[in-house]
Amino acid sequence: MDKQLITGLILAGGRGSRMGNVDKGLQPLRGKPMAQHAIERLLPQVGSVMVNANRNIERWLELAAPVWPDETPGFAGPLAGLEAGLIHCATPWLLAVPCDSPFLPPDLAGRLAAAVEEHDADLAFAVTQEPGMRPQPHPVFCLVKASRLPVLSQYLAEGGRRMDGWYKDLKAVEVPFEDAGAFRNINTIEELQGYDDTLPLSLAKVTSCLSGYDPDALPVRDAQRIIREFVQPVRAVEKVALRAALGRVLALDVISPIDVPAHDNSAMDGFALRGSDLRPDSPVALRVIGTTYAGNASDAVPAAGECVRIMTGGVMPQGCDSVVPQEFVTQEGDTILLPAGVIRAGDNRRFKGEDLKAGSPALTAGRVVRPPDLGMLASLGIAEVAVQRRLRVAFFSTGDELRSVGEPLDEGCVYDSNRYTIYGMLQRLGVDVIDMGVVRDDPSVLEEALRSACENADAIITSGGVSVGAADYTKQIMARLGDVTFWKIGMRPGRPLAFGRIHSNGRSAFLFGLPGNPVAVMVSFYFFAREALLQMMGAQAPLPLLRARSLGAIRKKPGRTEYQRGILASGADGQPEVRITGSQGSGILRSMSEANCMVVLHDGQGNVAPGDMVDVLVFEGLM
Ligand SMILES: Nc1nc2c(c(=O)[nH]1)N[C@H]1C(S)=C(S)[C@@H](COP(=O)(O)OP(=O)(O)OC[C@H]3O[C@@H](n4cnc5c(N)ncnc54)[C@H](O)[C@@H]3O)O[C@H]1N2
Ligand code: MOO
Ligand SMILES: [Mg+2]
Repeated sequence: MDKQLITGLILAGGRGSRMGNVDKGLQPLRGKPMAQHAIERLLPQVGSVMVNANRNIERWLELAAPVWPDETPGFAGPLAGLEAGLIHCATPWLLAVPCDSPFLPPDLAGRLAAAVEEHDADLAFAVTQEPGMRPQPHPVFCLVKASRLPVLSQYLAEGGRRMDGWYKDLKAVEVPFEDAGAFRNINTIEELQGYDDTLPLSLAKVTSCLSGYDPDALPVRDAQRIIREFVQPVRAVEKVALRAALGRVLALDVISPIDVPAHDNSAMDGFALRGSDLRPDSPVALRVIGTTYAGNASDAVPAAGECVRIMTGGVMPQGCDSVVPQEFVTQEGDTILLPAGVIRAGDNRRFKGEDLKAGSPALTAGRVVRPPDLGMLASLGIAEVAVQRRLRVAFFSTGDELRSVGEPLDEGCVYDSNRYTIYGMLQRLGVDVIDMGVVRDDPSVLEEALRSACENADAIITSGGVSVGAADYTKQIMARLGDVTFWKIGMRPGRPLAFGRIHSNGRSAFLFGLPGNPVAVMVSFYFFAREALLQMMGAQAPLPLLRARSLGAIRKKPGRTEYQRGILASGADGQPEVRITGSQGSGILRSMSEANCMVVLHDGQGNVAPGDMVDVLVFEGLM
């Protein structure tokens, strides 16, 4: 049969309920929508390919055209899709395949067509048989005579829905295929990810490399390591004007186009001279033959016994290698007198290219641009800089007890403070924030919020609901939407943490479900989310810890990391000294406000005695 007689049909009209009600065929697999794989396998086998879809028509049109929704209403299953295809089929034959079969056989059309011709049939479909198993029919992979549409419409109108139920009065043939794997279909996000070898690792893979991994007693450094290995940078670059680059992450190395400075020049206001004229133990008299200002090279070329008056930054005259500051000499008429020993040959000269040589990297990719970098880029004459696009981070608080600022505080409720601390911490990182407000403890509202966050942001930060409370639906919903794990970390505060990546409608986002307690949320942000967000931004900015002497005793249990809020100051001997702010409860936000640092007491560490040295994370510059 000539393939031009066959129209291919991708059946993509389902609800995707086992994938969380997403448009299944649009979910990414190996870097493209899953259905694209089926389309690419089908296209060489048929004259053209069309799609049956009931949602996201615009996105489907990017993959194939035309796109036809069901005619029979109410998501009536693949048969309704087949009907829509037959209604619009302009060729005598239609070959249907499901959108979630990325491995379909390359000779599917050929073999089904040969069978209908051989048996003069109305329809042919594939069957496979694995050793020791019963034959497995695949009626969704079927070649149908387009003129048999009325039979199908009749069956649907009578309420029939079985894929293999409508053709009992037609001539149908089964066509055996050897490779059962080619008919695999993908039903869940986990299956999808399992097939995706281009995907960054799954959490299970990452954690399997960790010896003694226990999600219920995870050391801080292991959690940090898992996050580091799992998170991927967002690769998108934009060019911005120099000033707008402040705080942004450089996407490319900046190579100096010029030598800085561009000429040998003077570091002093004084007189440029030839070092060979200097005498170690007697004064020297030199005749001044000209003047050089900065930015204004003189063409005076001093001979032996001569010099040139020069300003700071002035280009060194030819033959001169030293500058004597003007305050060291006495001048009479056009002659200066230089006492013995005030300078040595080579003094006070700046070399061409001593700051930067042309062709050498001035700044490297991944650097967060700071004020001196702006200046340096300007010194190279660079007006535009390639930076990573801003990271988009969506955040919301969960909990029915939360009221937003401006609302009355009902009995038993608290004001939502986490959204404000999270907002502040995100702003300081220079990301674009999407504040999604307070989300109620209601599964469908939570799911909707997570999906919307996922579709609009690179990362999501939530607070609350990650411990074990009865109304904490957050964990179930998060787990359903992707690859998310729930940890109890060996730390205080900030013990519970959800981490992973969720998916919705072909988009994905990294998720940090931070604990609800107001201090815990900040500690988990700084020690887990911050580095990951920077990594996503393509930046390197590890947290520097300082050593300080503890003024008082601190009680500490070995076996977990503790973060105590502290006040760092200079001791009587000028050395840094830290004392703990009062109460350290993880609900006491005041302890964070009062503090200017956090004392980090590591896993193995026990009680701290007065005078012991401890690690400290300084807030200044961080917050
Ligand atoms: N039986 C157990 N109970 C708790 C455990 C545990 O392991 N077993 N862990 C405790 C720890 S540690 C923390 S931290 C909290 C974390 O709880 P959730 O993440 O589930 O958070 P919630 O229950 O929603 O809230 C806890 C607490 O924080 C207040 N909160 C929440 N969100 C906000 C906000 N946006 N602004 C201000 N305050 C907020 C909330 O009202 C609660 O008081 O669980 C412990 N329990
Ligand atoms: O995370 Mo919780 O008590 O450690 O605040
Ligand atoms: Mg809770």
